[in-house]
Parts: sequence; structure tokens; C-alpha cells
Amino acid sequence: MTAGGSRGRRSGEARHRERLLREQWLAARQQARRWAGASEGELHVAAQLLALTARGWRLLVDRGWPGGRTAHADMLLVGPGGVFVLDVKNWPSPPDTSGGRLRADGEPRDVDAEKLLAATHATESAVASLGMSPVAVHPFMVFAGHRVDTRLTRVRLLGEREWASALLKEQHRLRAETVRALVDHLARTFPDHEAIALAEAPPPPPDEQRQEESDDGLFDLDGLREAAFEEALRAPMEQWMTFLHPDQVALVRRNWAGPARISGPAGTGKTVVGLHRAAHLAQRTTGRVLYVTFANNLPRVQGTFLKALSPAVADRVDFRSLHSWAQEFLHDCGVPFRLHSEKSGTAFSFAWKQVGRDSCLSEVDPGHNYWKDEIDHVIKGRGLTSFEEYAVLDRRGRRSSLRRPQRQAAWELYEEYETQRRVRGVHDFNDILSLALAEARRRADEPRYASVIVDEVQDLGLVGVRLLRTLVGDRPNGLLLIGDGQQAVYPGGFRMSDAGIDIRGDRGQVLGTNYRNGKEILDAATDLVAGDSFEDIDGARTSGRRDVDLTYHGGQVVRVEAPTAAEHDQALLAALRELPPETLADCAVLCPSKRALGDYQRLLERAGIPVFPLEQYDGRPVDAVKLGSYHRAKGLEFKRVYLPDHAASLTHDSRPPELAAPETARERDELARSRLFVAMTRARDVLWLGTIRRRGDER
Ligand SMILES: Nc1ncnc2c1ncn2[C@@H]1O[C@H](COP(=O)(O)OP(=O)(O)OP(=O)(O)O)[C@@H](O)[C@H]1O
Repeated sequence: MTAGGSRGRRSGEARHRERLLREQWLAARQQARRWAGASEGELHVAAQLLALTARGWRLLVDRGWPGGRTAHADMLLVGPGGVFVLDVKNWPSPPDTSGGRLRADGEPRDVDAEKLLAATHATESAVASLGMSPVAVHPFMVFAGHRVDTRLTRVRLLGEREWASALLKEQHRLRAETVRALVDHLARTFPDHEAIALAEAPPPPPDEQRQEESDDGLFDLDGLREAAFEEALRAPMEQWMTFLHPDQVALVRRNWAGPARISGPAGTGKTVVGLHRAAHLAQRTTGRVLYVTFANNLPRVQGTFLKALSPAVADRVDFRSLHSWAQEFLHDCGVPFRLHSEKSGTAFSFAWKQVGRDSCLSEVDPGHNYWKDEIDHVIKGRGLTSFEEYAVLDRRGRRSSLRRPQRQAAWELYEEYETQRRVRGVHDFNDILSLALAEARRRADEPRYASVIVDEVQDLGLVGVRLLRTLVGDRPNGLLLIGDGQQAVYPGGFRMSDAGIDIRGDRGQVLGTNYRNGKEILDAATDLVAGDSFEDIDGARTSGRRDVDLTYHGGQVVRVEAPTAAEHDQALLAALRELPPETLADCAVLCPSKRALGDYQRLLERAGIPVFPLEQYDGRPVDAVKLGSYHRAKGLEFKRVYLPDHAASLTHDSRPPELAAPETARERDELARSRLFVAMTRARDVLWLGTIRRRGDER
């Protein structure tokens, strides 16, 4: 069809919709007169409500409305945009919300907002048992006879002309059958409310009457029409944006008396719970919520999800990576620092040459990376300041045990590194966290956040966790740690108790239903790490093969083995080329190293396959294959995941195995398997595993 043709059709549809809307509106006004005693403004609101019922919205009205306002809520309205708890006000003056208080005619009216919020919480509880997240329940205060559009914490205050279009503009969440089920459930839960709908629309009124009615100035037909058109264009949101498992909703809404922890295997909805909880906490408090993770790209993606999930609170949740937050914080506090990874790296190389390479350290592991990790993740990552502490430290997550002379040598290497770093006048990432921790402790009486949610907590070091804890202390609902020790991709480790965090009773929760991976995919990933038990941050040692309930029994693992790199790469290109172009957006090619990333980027680009770097991905759809490292894929998921030359990531260590002590080699192997496990569990439907049987071929 030509563009002109479709424009013509759309304007025909528009005229039809407008006529329908007017008819429904007129019928509604007639029917609204049944509320004897209602003011003209209330009648007007009632008529709009009834008109909405003709558009698939369902209405439960307090039997006493208008007048008796002691019941939970004047009205509950359920439709594609969610559940709306309405309180209709017939105040002579418009509301005043200055200073965060509700007033009218100079009189305080906060109690009205509190009542509406109480009704909203009761409604949230009622729908929570069906698995509905509190993000889909919206309190609206509607002012008959006034033009208003503002917000007081969570409550939206809207005039009689504004409220209906605001409601139609809400993101679509519910299908018609869900709306019906919710209303039936709410009607049973709130027997004081009766379901009301527009009686069958009367025949269209004569033109003159239509003109007179639409000119009465009460019904903002333009706004409503515009919202109704937008409404028709938008598809319902993904299921998990509104409905969760009731156990997940319970975690989202729970009141925790102190720090809490949510763990669970890959794909069990930990982040989904974290995001809903961030929205829920932001709805309930006036303070800000900080949502932190380790990777740099993940906060952007999570921020995009929260905007879709709960746009009303999105600007009160800060999504940040730990290091970027710490830098911003230091900057805001006027603390000078000079982060320079390259110069820090040079400082370490110098130190290694001077005191490390020819010391007893090489008996344990001759590779300087092992010792760099020891400084980054054990010594500085845990904030050690004296050799005495290090001498007796339980080096969690490190397989090799060090004797005292070896610890002395490692400490000497650390001290030399610090000297070299200071000579160059630079800081490393650990210094940034330590500086931020010191500053946060100094400013402990200036709370910046009501709550802090930490995702992928297993990747953070001890100093990072201490820093985040300092921001909220042990206050109720202050700190939530989300993560899974099996997905640790960095060496070393810590226990929550090392950070003084005490998780008791129901504040430690484990999720056990995988909502992401097809069975075959999860089985393949689990087989890889089945023999690797791991210690989580609560100190519990867990077997690599864990009990998980599956919700998705499909899924496919495609294994391709090729004798040469060239044939392997051709198989990858063929697999991508056979997909319809529109499905490329749901695909990710993941690589274990920077070098492999560069290789595959060139390969795909030369083949004309559009590629988008995961580093820049922000969760919004892009028509290109996502390309990134295993690390960058953390916390994300894709319908199809391609892992070219994946077995190489398990044997990337070029040193002869006899040179490394078995414990350090084992630690490296376990870490490599963990990383590959993370990459494999990003796949929902298809996991493509490429292997090159013979190496050394030209790509
Ligand atoms: N209640 C639910 N109903 C349907 N789908 C769900 C539900 N909860 C989560 N999901 C789906 O499961 C996927 C995995 O969830 P999420 O990313 O929160 O898991 P996770 O435990 O954080 O995973 P990982 O640790 O592997 O990063 C989500 O993308 C979402 O599509």
C-alpha cells in the first residue's frame, strides 16, 4: 500500500474513533446522572470513567461514592495501563503541593494523600497474591472543576481534563483477559466496591447535540483522542515487567529490618526482583535509590528497563557502576584523585621486575598476572594495611596456600608497587574505592540514599561492599545484596561478615526457578561447572550442580567442530546469515578476550553483518548482532548466543602447565569455566558453540 493510501486509511480510522468516543461520552454523561448529589465536576469525572469502560477499562466504585469517603478508595480502575486507585476531590480551590505538602485553601490536606496511599497499599497487597508487581498500581487524585497535573511523592494529582488522558498514556501492561481476572479478584477483596460499566451506547445524537456537548468545555476531547490513538499503537509490555511469581513479589514488597541478600543460580530472576524492588522503594520513600553493579555497561541497560517498568520513579533511581559512582562521589566532595590504569600498570611491571620476578613467588606461580591479582583482589581489594593482617589472612577464592616467606615476598611486591605508583602520582581503581570509603565514613551523617541495591555483588571487592554499606548502614530496607557466587569472574573473594554485614533469618533469600534458559542450554552450561564447588559471600560452600526448577523446556545447543579456523569462521557466518535479518537484533557473539573480539568484529563486518558493541548497548533494540566479551555479557540475555572458538577460553594459558603450581592452574581453570558458564547462560533459545580442532590456521 502507498504512503498516501495508508494516510487516508488512518485519517478515516481517526474520524471513526472520534465519533465513537463522542458517542460513548454522551452515553456516559447520561448514565452518570445516576450519582444523585454529585457536583457537576464529579459528574464529569464519572462520565469519563464510564466512557473508559466502553474502551475495555473496568471500574469498581465505592458504593458510597460520592459522599461517604471512609472506604478504601473511591474507585479502582483496571485497564491496559494497570490498576489505578482513584480519589476524586470536589474542592473549591485547586490543590497546592508546595514544600512537598498537600494543601487547599491554606488548610493542610496531607491526610487525604495518606488515605489514598493506604488504599493503594491495600490494593497492592490484593494483587500481589496474583503475582502483580506494585509498579503497576498507581494512585491518582482527581480534582473535579480544576486543571492540575502534578505529583506528590507517588500520588499523581490531575484535573478533570487531564486525568483520563494521563491514564490512557500509561504504558500498556495488561491484556483484556488479565483485566477481567484482576477485576474479579479485586471485587471479591473489596466487597464495598461495585463493578460499573457503561450501559449500551445510545444511538448517535443529532449533529447539533453533539456540537453542544463537545463544546461544553468539560471534556478534553483532543487530549483524550490523542492518548487513545497512542494507546492503540503500543503493545503490552513484557510479562515480567508487570507480573512476577508471587514469591518474587513478596521479596519486592518485603520490609527488611536490616541488610538483606538475594541469591540464586543464573537466570532465576534476581535482577528482575532487584529492579522491581528499586521501583517499589522509590515509590515508598522520598529519598534516592542507588542501584550499583560492577560492569560499566549494565547500569545503562538496567536504567532503560526501569524506565519502561516504572517511568514515574525512574529519575529517582541512580544506576551506576561501582567505580564510576565512586569517582563521581569523590568529585562532588572535592577530593582530588588521578586515576591512571596505564601508569599504574607500568608501576606494577617495574615492581615485578625489581622485587617479584626473581623471588620465591615464582615457586607458586611464575606469571606476574597471578601476583597482580593478589594485590588487586586480596591485598588492596580487601583494604589490608599491614603485613600482620596479610600474614594470617584466609585468602578466600585463591587456591594456593602461601607460606610466611611467600607472603612476605608478596607484601614486599605490594609495597614496591605502591612506591612506584606514588612516584608516578597516580591512583588505581582500588585507591578510588579506598578514598571514597574514607570520605563516605567522614560524611556518614549526610545520608545520600534511602536504599542501595547491589547487583552481581560477587564481582565487587570487600572495600567496594564496605563503601556501599557505609552509605546506608544497617537501616531497614537500606542495603540489598544480589548475586551468585557461581558466576564470579574475578579472582579472590570475601564474605559478607568480613564487611560487618549480618544477614539473619528471612533477610537471606534464595531464588530457584530459572526463567531464562532452555533445558538443553542450562544442562550444557551446568555440565561445564558441575565439578567446581564454590563459596558464596555468605560463606556457604555449594556444589557446582544446583537444584533449579525450569520453566522453559525448549532450547537448543548447536555444536560445531571445524578442523581449521577458516572453516570454523565460515560456519559461524553461515549460521548468522541463515537467520532472517530482523532476528539479528536478538543475537550476541561473545568472546573471551579482547583479541578474539577484534578478530570477530573484523570477520562479521567484512561479511556485511551489522555489529553493535555490547560496551555501548543500553537495552534498547538495535538492528545488529551484539558483540562483546564474556565479562560485558554479565547480567544480560539474548535469544541466540554464539560462542566462537569457545574451548580456547579454557586453555588460553600459554605457559607450560608444569611451570605453574597445580593449585594456581586449577584456580585459573575454574575461573575460565565460570566465565564460560556466564557466557553460556546468557542464551535463551539457541546456544552455538564453535570449536576449532586444529589450531594455527590463518583466519
Ligand atoms: N516471574 C517471571 N516470569 C517470567 N519471566 C521471568 C520472571 N522472572 C524473571 N523472568 C525472566 O527471566 C530472565 C532472567 O531474569 P534475571 O536476569 O533477573 O535473572 P538473574 O537471576 O539476575 O540472572 P543472572 O544471574 O544469570 O544474570 C529475565 O530476563 C526475565 O525475562
